[in-house]
Amino acid sequence: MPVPFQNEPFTDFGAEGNQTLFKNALRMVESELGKHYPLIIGGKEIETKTKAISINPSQKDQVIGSLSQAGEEQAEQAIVTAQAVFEHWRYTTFTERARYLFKAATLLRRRKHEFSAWMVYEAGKTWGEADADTAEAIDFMEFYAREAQRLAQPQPLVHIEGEDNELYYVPLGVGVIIPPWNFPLAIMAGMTTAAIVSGNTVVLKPASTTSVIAAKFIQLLIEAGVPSGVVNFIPGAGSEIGDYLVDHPLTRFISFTGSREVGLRINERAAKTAPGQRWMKRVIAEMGGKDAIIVDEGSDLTAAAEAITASAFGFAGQKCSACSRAIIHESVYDEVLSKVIELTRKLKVGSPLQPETNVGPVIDPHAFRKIQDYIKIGRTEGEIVLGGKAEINDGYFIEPTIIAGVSPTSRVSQEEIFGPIVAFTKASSFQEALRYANNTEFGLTGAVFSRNRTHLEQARSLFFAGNLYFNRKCTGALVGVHPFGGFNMSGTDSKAGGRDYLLLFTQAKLVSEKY
Ligand SMILES: NC(=O)c1ccc[n+]([C@@H]2O[C@H](COP(=O)([O-])OP(=O)(O)OC[C@H]3O[C@@H](n4cnc5c(N)ncnc54)[C@H](O)[C@@H]3O)[C@@H](O)[C@H]2O)c1
Ligand SMILES: N[C@@H](CCC=O)C(=O)O
Repeated sequence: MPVPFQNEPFTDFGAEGNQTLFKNALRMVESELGKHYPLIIGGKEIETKTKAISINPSQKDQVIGSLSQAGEEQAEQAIVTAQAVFEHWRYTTFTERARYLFKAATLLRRRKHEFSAWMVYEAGKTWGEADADTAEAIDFMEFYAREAQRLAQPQPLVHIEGEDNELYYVPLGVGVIIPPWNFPLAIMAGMTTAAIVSGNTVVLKPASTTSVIAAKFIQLLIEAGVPSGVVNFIPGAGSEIGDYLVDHPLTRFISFTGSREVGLRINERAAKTAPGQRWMKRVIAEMGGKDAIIVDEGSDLTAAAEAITASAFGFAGQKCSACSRAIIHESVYDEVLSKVIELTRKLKVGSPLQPETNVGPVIDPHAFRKIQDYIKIGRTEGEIVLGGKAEINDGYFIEPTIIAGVSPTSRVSQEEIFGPIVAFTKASSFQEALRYANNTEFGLTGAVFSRNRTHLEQARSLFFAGNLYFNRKCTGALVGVHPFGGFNMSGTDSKAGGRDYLLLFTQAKLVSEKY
């Protein structure tokens, strides 16, 4: 029996030894840059004519790797293969499948810095952000393996005389896994391994900008002994093969994490029944956020300012959980704003190869332009009191930007920007602050800084967010501790890293025998 689940500790990079180990990992990864990665379908490496390269967002002339790209032909092959392999994988036990995850988690722990180093290069993560991403990937596998063991146990049922009743969880079928680039290891690995430990087989289409990390993870699963065809790896553009995978009659479920726009498209298409399709497709869709931190009068303003700064600018604001709105009681607005400006000024923007960097690049030119456009909009909707400069030099760097005096209905308060920008809004009362916080179509994370018990209780029931935090930042959910997912246009609230998650990849079967 495994020991009870515990979160993987984060690396203390203040310790000399850890700095050296991480620098060695960065050097090792640098020596591996530029390699080529094939598709993997049914355990076979497959090359296609179309190749795409993945680049380093902080040094855009540096190629991380090239990948063969799947078209519809390979998407078809992957789904048919996954369906064939499902016919025996579905009858393996939860306990057996859990062992693959325990093994993979152990292998990943041994190569922790190497995987984090790949994220520094390919996703532009700082050392700390990359380390947390790898730790979360380990956590997901350790946690879901234990959850699988729990689901393997007899489920409690009411006993009636003369009958033997049992309820089992059985898998669904072929799943299409579509992860985002911003947690390129943790979310991708969590979505994939939750599906397979539940007895499904999958087709994994990684996010294009971070496909090399996904390819490395697939190699790790192979090393862990996951049988051929259980995970089929098909890098490719979502716009090219996404619809094909979603629409396919053999697709039983789609597990998606990404933007609202793509999530809604998938949900709509999955609702249509294709000829020959024998089930209603299940869609698990985790989408965007427009997350707010409320600061009440009388709260710890220094802690609030630290939390706003960390939540807004960690990983350059490229988190669905990022604080993009700071809603501050008018009596403490000026003080909180000046504290956040002061803290943000100290943030070092630059290459994440350097350990002292706090804010790295944004992911690609598309994101760069989009964020730049929002800075322009922000200039008309409020006052840019810090930052605002966006420059493409070696990479796609944008200064942490604070826009003050923003109306809660303005575009920068309503639309997900997904970059290092936070909008400050003044509220005349705590109730007004709560109304502003709830006034978007999203409902992912949120935080409240208050010492007022009545206000905290009000927020507990009225603040409409899947992950609500009091007197702490609104990013950094831990597996098992803070199951993660949001309301409304933030998605289906799947609660990744929670006890309900694996149920989404199973269906319950009741067998009743009369004696
Ligand atoms: N709620 C959460 O848990 C969570 C976690 C991380 C990121 N996100 C959200 O993800 C977004 C950022 O990630 P992104 O830029 O990768 O999102 P995205 O929607 O652009 O892409 C997500 C994935 O969908 C694929 N895709 C694109 N078009 C497709 C189509 N037509 N059919 C099928 N797949 C398609 C992409 O290739 C990628 O793999 C943000 O909105 C962020 O808030 C949410
Ligand atoms: N789970 C992460 C966010 C994932 C989305 O980007 C957090 O809690 O900060």
